[in-house]
Amino acid sequence: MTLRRVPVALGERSYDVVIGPGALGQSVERLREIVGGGQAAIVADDTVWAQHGHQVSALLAEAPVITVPPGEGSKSFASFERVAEALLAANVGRDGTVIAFGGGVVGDLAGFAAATLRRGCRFVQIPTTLLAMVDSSVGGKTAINARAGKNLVGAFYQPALVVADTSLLHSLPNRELRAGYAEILKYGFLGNRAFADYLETNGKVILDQSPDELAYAIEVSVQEKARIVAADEREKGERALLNLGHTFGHALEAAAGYDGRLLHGEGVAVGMTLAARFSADCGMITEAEAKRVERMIADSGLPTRPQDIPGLITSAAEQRAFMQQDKKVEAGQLRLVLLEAIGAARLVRSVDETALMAFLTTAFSTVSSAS
Ligand SMILES: NC(=O)c1ccc[n+]([C@@H]2O[C@H](COP(=O)([O-])OP(=O)(O)OC[C@H]3O[C@@H](n4cnc5c(N)ncnc54)[C@H](O)[C@@H]3O)[C@@H](O)[C@H]2O)c1
Ligand SMILES: O=C(O)C(=O)C[C@@H](O)[C@H](O)[C@H](O)COP(=O)(O)O
Ligand SMILES: [Zn+2]
Repeated sequence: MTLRRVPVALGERSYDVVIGPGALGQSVERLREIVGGGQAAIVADDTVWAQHGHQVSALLAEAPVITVPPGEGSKSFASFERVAEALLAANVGRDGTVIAFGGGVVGDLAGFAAATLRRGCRFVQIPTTLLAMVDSSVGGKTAINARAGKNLVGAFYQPALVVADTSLLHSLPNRELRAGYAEILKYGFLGNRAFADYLETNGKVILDQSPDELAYAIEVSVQEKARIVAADEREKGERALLNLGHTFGHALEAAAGYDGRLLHGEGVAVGMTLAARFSADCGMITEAEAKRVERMIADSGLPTRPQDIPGLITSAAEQRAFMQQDKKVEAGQLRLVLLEAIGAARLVRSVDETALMAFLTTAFSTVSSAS
């Protein structure tokens, strides 16, 4: 299968996202060109390195490897310190290259390390999860989590190349695949109704990793993201739409404690359902469209309700407090991405606080008692 290539047009910081089976092997020249004469180092999670590390070390034999434990817990100050110290110990200079090899956790962590190491060195993303291929490796958001919430310490820092080798996905657990699919659904819901229709028909074959449909879904997702990022790199406007479901989702992740009970994509799935239902409550979207969003998410095997999250104990008030940490808050005012229709999201600047609290109170009323 020929590789697909999506450019991210950002002037002198433009780069390509190369997609398809065998993309890694076919990117060796470009990789070596980026690394040049500088010192490269690979940041990977233990699981990914154990299963696929040989494929990267075959291309970059000289590069030391820094591994971190798998899971959201590695997007922490402690991991950041360990990775940054290891990169410095490996003599990665400003002309050096940090290569993230893993899912979104490793990409966000290694990207933040690359952004800050000697105030910025080169950075390459080799995503190994579906989520990282369609979303986190593209667009330059890098971050670690803080006690107050998700991604609260980070930087915008673009990679020089993204290599999405879909053959790496064969070992990805199904639950992780579905979590990535949630972000694919997001692109349909937020701005591409025809893509949402396509996903409604082809979701099952995509999740079965049928090569053509999978590569197409990744390509369209990356095209959607690249278009928005090129227009609004630093989220002054349109980029906020990529946050559909995330204000609710991040608050759920914070309440769940980043311990693996709720994956990011699952939080986004519940968050998008809540966003659609709240949009209907506000009269922005029809009940039928909101129900279709919920059905598409549920049909993909993703959770749609806070009650679907095992052992979650939280309240409307706690959720509202976590939502206030959202980076879209402006002058203390919460802004939410809501839906006018499938394929038409809008950033709502003046959220009706009474309606929101009533909505959260209903949505979370049985959370700690439901199974
Ligand atoms: N920067 C962004 O724009 C952006 C966008 C979306 C999500 N994110 C962030 O991404 C993170 C979630 O990323 P994720 O869903 O990739 O999770 P992840 O990085 O935790 O990876 C998921 C799990 O899959 C394993 N794994 C990875 N690749 C594998 C493979 N090929 N085979 C077998 N196992 C494999 C990992 O070891 C891990 O246990 C969250 O922290 C989220 O906030 C960032
Ligand atoms: O790239 C973006 O912009 C996104 O919002 C993509 C999201 O899927 C991603 O989870 C992102 O990390 C969330 O950003 P945040 O600014 O809400 O932390
Ligand atoms: Zn996300």
